Amino acid sequence: MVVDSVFNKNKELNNNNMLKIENSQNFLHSKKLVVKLIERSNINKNDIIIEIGPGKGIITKELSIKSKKVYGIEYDLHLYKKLKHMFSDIKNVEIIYENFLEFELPEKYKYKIFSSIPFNITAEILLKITSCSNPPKDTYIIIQEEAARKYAGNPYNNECMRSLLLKPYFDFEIIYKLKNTDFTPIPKVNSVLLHIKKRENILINQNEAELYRDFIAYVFSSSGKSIKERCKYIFSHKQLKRLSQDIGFQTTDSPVNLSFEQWLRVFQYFIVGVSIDKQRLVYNSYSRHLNEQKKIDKVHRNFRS
Ligand SMILES: C[S@@+](CC[C@H](N)C(=O)[O-])C[C@H]1O[C@@H](n2cnc3c(N)ncnc32)[C@H](O)[C@@H]1O
Repeated sequence: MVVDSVFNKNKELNNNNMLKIENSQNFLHSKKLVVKLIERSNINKNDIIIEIGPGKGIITKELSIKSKKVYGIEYDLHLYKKLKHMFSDIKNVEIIYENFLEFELPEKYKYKIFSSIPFNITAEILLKITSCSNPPKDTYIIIQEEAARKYAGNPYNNECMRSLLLKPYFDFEIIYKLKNTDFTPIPKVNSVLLHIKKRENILINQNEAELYRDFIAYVFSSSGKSIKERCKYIFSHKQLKRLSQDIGFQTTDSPVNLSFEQWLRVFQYFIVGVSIDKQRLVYNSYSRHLNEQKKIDKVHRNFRS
């Protein structure tokens, strides 16, 4: 059986990850709240849902009533066995024992995600969901409020490189603020339900997507506090002054002070108003940023071990 071979393959990994998984288990305990949260979503009887970490099945059960099919991906062996038993008679629920980070997301059909995710792998989950070839139409995830604000950027927080890189493709909205007592055990951090909606019309032309990524990465990883300092090699003083007047910012602002819409307009000018030689300065900035990030992560890992 496919599930059994996956089961054996992951057994060893599961032991290694057991500690981390245990740390990431805060369970919802009110059916009423789960019903309310699903009602805030656009999930309906035509939808195929993937739930990351069904845990004790409280969300899974309600999703099975509200949707066509639910795939629950659970990586805790003990919980997986209980869930298998619990949903054995419910035809539209399939419980899969796998690390969600290794799970193959559907490529051919539309689906949605609804989940109270393990907080310790928030960044990895969001990277997977937003960078796969067929992202979910709608993602509803309960995550730490601080992380949700960072991803959603303006109007919840200042924009950051991450929010600006995602916003041409996704729209973010915090739709519910949970109470810490909604979970057992009670977490120390606040949680919210974040809706990540895949945009029907992407706001960047496909042939400009790479340049946009490099442009944003260049601005955010250049040295200096202000836009004026960070952009001095790609825009002339006159260009930047004009842009700031037209788009409504100060050249002394930090890059995080501009909204996504403002950065999009700056980028549109960068494409048409800046010479190719200057545009070349931003090339590969995103991959350089990722390499830097890897080095930092490695240092942190070595430091912790
Ligand atoms: C925050 S709990 C949520 C449980 C349940 N959905 C609820 O709301 O009560 C996170 C769940 O994700 C599971 N989990 C942790 N890491 C996972 C991974 N890499 N892949 C799939 N499930 C994982 C945990 O075992 C746990 O059941």
